[in-house]
Amino acid sequence: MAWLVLGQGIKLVVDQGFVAGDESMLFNSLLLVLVIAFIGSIATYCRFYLMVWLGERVCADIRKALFSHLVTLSPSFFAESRTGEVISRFTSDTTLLQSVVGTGVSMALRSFVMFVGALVLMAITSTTLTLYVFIAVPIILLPIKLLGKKVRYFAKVSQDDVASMGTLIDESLHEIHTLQSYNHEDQSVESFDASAEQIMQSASKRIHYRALLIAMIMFISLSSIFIVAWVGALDVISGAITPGELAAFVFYAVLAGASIATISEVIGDLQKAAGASERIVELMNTSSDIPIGSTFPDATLAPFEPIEKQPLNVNIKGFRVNEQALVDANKPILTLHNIGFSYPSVPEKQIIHEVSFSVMPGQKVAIVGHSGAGKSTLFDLLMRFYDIDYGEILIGDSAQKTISTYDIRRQFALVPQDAVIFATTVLDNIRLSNTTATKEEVIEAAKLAFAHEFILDFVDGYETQLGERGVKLSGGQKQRIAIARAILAKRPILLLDEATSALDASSEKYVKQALDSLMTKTTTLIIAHRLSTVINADNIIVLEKGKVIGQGKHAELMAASPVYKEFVELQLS
Ligand SMILES: Nc1ncnc2c1ncn2[C@@H]1O[C@H](COP(=O)(O)OP(=O)(O)OP(=O)(O)O)[C@@H](O)[C@H]1O
Repeated sequence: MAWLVLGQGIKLVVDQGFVAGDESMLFNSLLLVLVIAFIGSIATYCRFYLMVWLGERVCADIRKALFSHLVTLSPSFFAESRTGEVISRFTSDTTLLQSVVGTGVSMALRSFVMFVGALVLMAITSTTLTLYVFIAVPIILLPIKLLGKKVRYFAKVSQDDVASMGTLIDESLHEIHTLQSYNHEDQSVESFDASAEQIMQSASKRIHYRALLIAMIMFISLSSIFIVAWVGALDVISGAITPGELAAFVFYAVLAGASIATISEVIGDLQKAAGASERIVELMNTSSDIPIGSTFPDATLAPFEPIEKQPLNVNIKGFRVNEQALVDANKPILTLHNIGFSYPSVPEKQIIHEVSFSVMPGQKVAIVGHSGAGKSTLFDLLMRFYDIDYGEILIGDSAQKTISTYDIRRQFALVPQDAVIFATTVLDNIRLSNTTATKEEVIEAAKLAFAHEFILDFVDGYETQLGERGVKLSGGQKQRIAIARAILAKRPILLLDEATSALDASSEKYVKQALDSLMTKTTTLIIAHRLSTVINADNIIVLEKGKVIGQGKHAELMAASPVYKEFVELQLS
């Protein structure tokens, strides 16, 4: 509004100072114009600050919403989408929205007020001249309509290309070890260059259409202003309007023209942002194929206690179902009844066929079978990362499908084959499974996992930063951290995927001791690769192509199952 008032100042300067030759009036007008400019600048500061702040806020809120949605999605979503692409939604797409809200909308708002104000003041100054301007407006809007669509389309294409590049960077840098060991750097650089050029190509198309849009609008609006100024100059000569009025009118016409140009540019930006938000919304609307489940929809089922009330020392005989009842030591803690499963991405390939077995509280059950037999898949099914196609899984007496995923998962402590370490301190890595644990409890768990000694050897002890993916640890150390994590979780059922990677004899000894100390406390299901693990198991399940082809103790299976016998002989040899 201050800039609009400036037009009136100009009128005063021209008519009463300049044309009338009044010096003191000229000076007063200058003062007035300076004050208006000062007010306008302060207003600009406020507008800029508030709008850019708002842009950042919107961006932060979208990122927060997106992340909290993503962590609820099931593994099948991540199996099908590429992480780099998802990361690009966070970075480039939200940044685009941020700049549109922060800068674009702010400029559009200013331009809109200016445009309307300028039109009103133009009409007051000269109605006829304003009518001429009105004829020009639809001509300006035409290219916006025609070219805007193209801009939007190519904006989406180039954002997609940026996302693919994100995937490429993510994969290459995470797996840099493998790439370098096979001297694959040049090929990686080649694919990256191709990806960067692809972005450049789609961007140039977008830029071309946008540049064309801006140029056309500029040409049409400037030509209109010149024509109107010419008509106005004729009016001044004929005495219909004063020179000051013409000056103010041209000033307003330029303001209005510039505002329209800005608005059209922002519309281009908005179209680009629409592409980005479409992709964000798409991601937000992906729902997990595993319902998180409200806790205990069926009131007749004995509810598990809320986690705060869960006693830290879980009874090895089973887990608490509610305050009154511990699971009966004579009843299975886990029952798989005739289950079948195929991955949602490959529904035609059945991975698990009619598997049935049960696990008693405190038992140590080993699962053996060839690579690809479906052992890890069974673990995923127990924790309900996927839903089974048929059959039933019972946890205690409750059907797995009737329990919330939160409650299912807090019955299990998983030690995966490849221990996962996060880029944080040793303390936080262990505490991941039980965030309320004290440092003393963490140390106790680390001692039980035979990790305490090597942790103390680090300069910063438990506060040592482990680096991305635990690059600062050896294989055996990583495993012991993962075991300490599982001990600290104090969960009733331990799922253990025995590492196949060879550790040196002393590491192996430590890891084995750590595992033994963990297994005595809980019910354990272990995917076994070593004879020493299976020999003492209470029950051994032999899995072959997703089917249970034998179960029993070591001696029974040696006599009854050729596959098991082969496993044992391989171990012995
Ligand atoms: N996300 C997935 N989507 C589709 N198929 C999968 C997926 N994960 C595993 N599979 C397939 O399921 C089968 C069983 O895999 P699983 O990982 O359970 O085997 P495993 O017995 O644990 O093998 P290993 O001992 O080598 O780890 C394999 O044929 C594998 O190709």
